[in-house]
Amino acid sequence: MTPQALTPEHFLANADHTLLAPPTTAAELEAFLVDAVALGVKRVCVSPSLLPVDKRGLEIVTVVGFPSGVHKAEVKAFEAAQAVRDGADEVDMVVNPGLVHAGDWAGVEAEVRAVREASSGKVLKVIIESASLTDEQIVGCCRASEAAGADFVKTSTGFNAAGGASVHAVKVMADTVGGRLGVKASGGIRDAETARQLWAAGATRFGVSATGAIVAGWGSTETAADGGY
Ligand SMILES: O=C[C@H](O)COP(=O)(O)O
Repeated sequence: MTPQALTPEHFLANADHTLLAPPTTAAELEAFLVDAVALGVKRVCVSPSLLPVDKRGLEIVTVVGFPSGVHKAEVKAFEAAQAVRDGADEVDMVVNPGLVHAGDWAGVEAEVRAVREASSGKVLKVIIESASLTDEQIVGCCRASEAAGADFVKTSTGFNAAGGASVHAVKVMADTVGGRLGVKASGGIRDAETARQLWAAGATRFGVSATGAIVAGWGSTETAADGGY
């Protein structure tokens, strides 16, 4: 099914406006939240140690096992439970790359299930770092995430040297689980044309830190390279 054309309003409605820089101060968080309300986004994604926050009508997304994913499943589950206690509405967990590269799909499913159980009733997204994976590994991650009860698969942390979201990876993810799970494109999205291409490829959510600049430049036709890195 061809997606509805992406307008600035759709983009803002489907964006997780993101601030995950490790040195973020309380003052920077406050300025970010003020900006988020002014921009008109519905959701913000911030580091778990910054929670709880004054929500001011926003939904709160946070991250677990971030950014490397090498944490034990029990640690990720604890982080997720704490995030929920701290008011998170959505949890974005990083999958263990060692399990993925070993093709241990039962292991991937088990850790996603552990976080799923710890974040019951909240939206769970699984970050797979698609830029560092083969298509077969992307498919394996998507299937394991679906089997474990995740709501979304998400391309990237935005902190991996391999890069961020690409049209190709989003297509593979959407072809595998689209229509049943959401697909969040994140990492390196810097302009409206890139967002449009990712949306056309099957993205249903964006993770972006450059939200304001993207909306301000919506009329421009310039494209940052596939993946934006
Ligand atoms: O999850 C979202 C990403 O960290 C955002 O990455 P970005 O800063 O490249 O937009």
